[in-house]
Amino acid sequence: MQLSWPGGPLHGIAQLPASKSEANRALILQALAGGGTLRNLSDANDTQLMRRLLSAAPSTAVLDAEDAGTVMRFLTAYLAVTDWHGRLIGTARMQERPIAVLVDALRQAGARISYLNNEGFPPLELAGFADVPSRAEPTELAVRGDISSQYISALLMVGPRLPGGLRLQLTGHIGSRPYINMTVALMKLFGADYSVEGDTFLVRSTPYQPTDYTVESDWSAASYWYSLVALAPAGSEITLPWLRQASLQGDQAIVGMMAHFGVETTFLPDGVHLRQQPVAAGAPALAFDFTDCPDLAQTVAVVAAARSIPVEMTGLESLRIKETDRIAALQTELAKFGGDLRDAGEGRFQAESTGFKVNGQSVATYHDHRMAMAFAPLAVLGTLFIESPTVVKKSYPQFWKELAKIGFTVTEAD
Ligand SMILES: O=C(O)C1=C[C@@H](OP(=O)(O)O)[C@@H](O)[C@H](O)C1
Ligand SMILES: C=C(OP(=O)(O)O)C(=O)O
Repeated sequence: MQLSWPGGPLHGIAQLPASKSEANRALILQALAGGGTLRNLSDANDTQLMRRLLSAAPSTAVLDAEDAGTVMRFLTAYLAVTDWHGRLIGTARMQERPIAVLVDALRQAGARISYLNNEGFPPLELAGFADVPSRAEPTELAVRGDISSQYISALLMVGPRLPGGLRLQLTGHIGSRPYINMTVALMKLFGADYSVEGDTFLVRSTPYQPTDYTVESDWSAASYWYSLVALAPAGSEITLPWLRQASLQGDQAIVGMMAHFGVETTFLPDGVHLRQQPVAAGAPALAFDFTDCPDLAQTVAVVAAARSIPVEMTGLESLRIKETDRIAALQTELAKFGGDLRDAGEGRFQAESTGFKVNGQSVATYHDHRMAMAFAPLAVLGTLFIESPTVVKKSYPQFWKELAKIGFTVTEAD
């Protein structure tokens, strides 16, 4: 796909998808509660896939979670506690994304799960739940928090279905914590009874209640519009309708990060307004930790390189096991423009550039929606090609259409 910008400042309105993280939790909670209405589910593949698989599960022996981490992890726990028998499969990349921490914990709770190919990775065979005598004491589990928070969210959501509830102790360094907070906030809305002490959650066996919920607009998707405003000519501004300040999503952290690149955020009653402001000269060196918001790392790395504002980036460990190895993908693609994500050792990376130029390069996307959307904003600086552009359907199927609406020339040819 070819992208180009006719020149001049950006002005316009961009529609965002609804959050896939919220939607996929709400869909699991709705299924466990046995009712309630969910509004503003997006047409993104991750959301629609979760919806389809949940309704197909009772009569289907093979479910394909494709490339959706939340679907694979949340469904593993859901299908285990609902005594489902069958195979849960995924794409080639999903077969490289680890799941042992979750499977070990579920086995300990009584689930019968085995690996069909490689130990510790999908695809999985589920064979119901062992007969655990009903008891008053909660199931006690301890899981490490440094690989993926999705295992923790998956376990917490099924907690009320475990005999006696669940006492879940998180161990080690905890990544993506705002996603865990989102999980328990939504569980509470659906009637769960839980308490937290330090890093230990006690989820009681109180059943969920059918609940109506309207999914918020997606802050991770908003980050690409922040990039555009950061990179576009002075005076650029974009409105993002329905995006909310009071959000369950940790990726709202983009507001603070992008302020350093001159993007000023104004919260309106029914959306957010972004405007580019000059960055003060001689500002201190930037350092951001992405432990809590890993999905923003690609957005920020590309903007930092393109603006030649070096940023030290930490908390990137989980990037290697997402839709692709995002560190390697960023390094390869940024190099095409004169940018880099330099490994500075001890978990520190430096996003930087020398003579960054956009002049007709073609960006490979590695089956990763965020590679496509993080690089697309570079088109305000020059003509750009994005390979396999349909990859955005995972979280933001309308992304290219929204870019065209705001004035980009978007030529469909791959
Ligand atoms: O729970 C969620 O909805 C998510 C958690 C994060 O994953 P990790 O917990 O694996 O970092 C994030 O990267 C992913 O896009 C969505
Ligand atoms: C990591 C992501 O998704 P998931 O883990 O749900 O596949 C993402 O959307 O950036």
